[in-house]
Amino acid sequence: MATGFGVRDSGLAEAERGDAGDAKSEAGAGKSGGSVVAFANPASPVANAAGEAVADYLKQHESKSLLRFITCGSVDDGKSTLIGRLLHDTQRLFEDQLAALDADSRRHGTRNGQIDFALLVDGLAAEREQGITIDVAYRYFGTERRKFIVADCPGHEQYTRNMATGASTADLAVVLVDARKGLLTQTRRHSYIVSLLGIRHVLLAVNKMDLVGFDQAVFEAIVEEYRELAAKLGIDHVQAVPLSALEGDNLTARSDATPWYRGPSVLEHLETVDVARDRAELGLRLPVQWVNRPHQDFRGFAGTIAAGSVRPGDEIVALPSGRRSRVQRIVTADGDLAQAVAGQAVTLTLADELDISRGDVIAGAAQPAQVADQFAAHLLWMDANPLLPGRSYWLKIGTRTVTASVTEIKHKIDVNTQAQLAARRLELNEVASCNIGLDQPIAFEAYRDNRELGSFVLIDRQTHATVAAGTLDFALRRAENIHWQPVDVDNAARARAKQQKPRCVWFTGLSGSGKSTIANLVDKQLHALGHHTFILDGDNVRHGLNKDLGFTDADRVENIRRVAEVAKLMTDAGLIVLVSFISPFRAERQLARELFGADEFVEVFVDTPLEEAERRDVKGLYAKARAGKIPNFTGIDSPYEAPESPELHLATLDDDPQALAQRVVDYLRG
Ligand SMILES: Nc1ncnc2c1ncn2[C@@H]1O[C@H](COP(=O)(O)OS(=O)(=O)O)[C@@H](OP(=O)(O)O)[C@H]1O
Ligand SMILES: Nc1ncnc2c1ncn2[C@@H]1O[C@H](COP(=O)(O)OP(=O)(O)O)[C@@H](O)[C@H]1O
Repeated sequence: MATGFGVRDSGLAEAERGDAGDAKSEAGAGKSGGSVVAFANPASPVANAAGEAVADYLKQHESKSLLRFITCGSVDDGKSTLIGRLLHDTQRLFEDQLAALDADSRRHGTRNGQIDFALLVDGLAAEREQGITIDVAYRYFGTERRKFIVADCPGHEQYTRNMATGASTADLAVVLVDARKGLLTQTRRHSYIVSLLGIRHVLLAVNKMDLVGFDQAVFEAIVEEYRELAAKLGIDHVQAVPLSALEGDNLTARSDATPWYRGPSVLEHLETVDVARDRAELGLRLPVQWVNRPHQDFRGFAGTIAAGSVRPGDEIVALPSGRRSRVQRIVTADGDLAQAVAGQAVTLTLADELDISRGDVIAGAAQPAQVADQFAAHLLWMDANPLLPGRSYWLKIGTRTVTASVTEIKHKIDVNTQAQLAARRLELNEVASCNIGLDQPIAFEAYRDNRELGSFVLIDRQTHATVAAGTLDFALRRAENIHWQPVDVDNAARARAKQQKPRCVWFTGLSGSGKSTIANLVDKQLHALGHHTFILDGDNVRHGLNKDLGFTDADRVENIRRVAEVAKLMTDAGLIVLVSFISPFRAERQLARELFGADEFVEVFVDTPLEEAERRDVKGLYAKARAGKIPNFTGIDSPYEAPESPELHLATLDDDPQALAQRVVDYLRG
């Protein structure tokens, strides 16, 4: 399970996270296509051969450490040339690709018949044109000392999301700067995202030094400015290298052109930099991927150790339940282990029968992870539809999926300047500091301490698209301090006293569709029959409880959230509540539904075509909206998402209000 910030839409990350020596899974990812490129276009027949070759290659190099890094910068900065040359100079290019490259270079006549390394990388552009989605291209190469996976992310502003995807598993970022231009807005943006994603090592490649005469002063001025930026962003380790990627100066070996420079070449630094995080110090963290129960006598909890280490006999605590036990065995396909450490996939058996399921975390009892359901977090929004606070999404963290909503956008962050800006919603590629609330507690770790247990994605519940990636900053303590107050007269007792089944009858439809008219008739009939009812009408509630809300999408989400909560209180009091709000979004109607018991919520779609509602125009609002005097009017310039499977579908063109109301009453009393 991939757990990095936003990595889940990349096929590679799924396979390659954490298991540095697992040649098979890396190669498998190379073959799987999607956004993964291992030397060759994955859609071509060459790709399979490439995948197998990568497998062979990685197998040979299994014992070496793996460095994952990301390159930030644009083609103009020389990024493509840098990567192309690294691949070439480390001689991990495939012969056929090299031959094709040679032919391409001749055909394009670039670089005086020499190989144009940028073509290696720019080949991806063609793949994009063929409709193959490549957000991030992963390439593999290796030297005698190390093997590498480089995530190459497009540099343009709209690609923030892709960069986050590539950076999620990287330990180091190569930030390219053109020596003639110095730090640009883009450099600041990339560095900010790098820091947001917890990358602590930057190789600042000051490229095109040949064009400034390998001038030491130019290099040093840029380095000084960058160090200031890095310090502000909390990037601890910066190694600056004066470079000419085109000519190869200081790329794989130190160059005579910069006698004043005593540091390593780019490749030397990549080969030797120590990026190990002190994961073992954290204590054991094993997010349970599945419970292995082949027969009565064996019950094992399988997953990849995210942090720390474990030995038989260790005391553990299952989270979020807090139940304790001891490790009995560490089972693997190759036999039992005396110890397992972060990155290893294992199955633990325990001394006691604990009720642990997928999504739980087994932690060392001495240093357990925290458990909470309210967080301060950073979010990177990755969807074309904006984030609306209050809307409920699925939040996937480690192996657990829960329901979550952003309770507050504290501020959004300008990724170019890091300025904090007020915001009520978040658009594609925007980053914000938020508060998030979950429907149940989870085990977690702050992202700066543990990327696996501190990063999550948000998933749209209707479309199932990944809409955001996030990092947990810290827990908000609210959950621990607010408890449910027990009451002696329970809901069932109240319902019995009123001799009715409490319900929430939810009328939804366009303005002027007939919600109020029908709800009113239903109310009258039920009342006459001795029922205890109450009407919550949009127009009315907006005069009081919701008078601070307008008609933007975000305000409508909050409007419905509040009225759903009020309706819930009323059914708890034993009433039949008739809610009559446009409630244009499926997501919020679903949220409302989930507050109630299975047959307590009755969705009534008051179905009137827009033309008819507009013809009726009871309040003259459609005419005003058409005249541009009411912005965000439902059906005109604000969407209405019709229910897909309401309990009742009332077509107002087919029947009169009285007959439709009767159908509702019959349903409720049936
Ligand atoms: N921009 C815009 N769009 C839609 N409706 C508007 C707007 N501005 C004012 N009104 C009036 O507000 C009533 C809808 O409020 P609701 O609270 O039901 O709307 S929503 O559920 O939050 O979408 C709605 O009442 P009904 O006609 O009873 O539906 C309108 O009278
Ligand atoms: N079959 C029908 N059902 C409901 N209302 C109807 C029907 N036919 C005509 N109408 C008229 O349509 C209008 C609906 O307005 P209203 O109930 O205020 O709608 P909403 O509350 O959805 O904005 C009323 O004037 C009502 O008399």
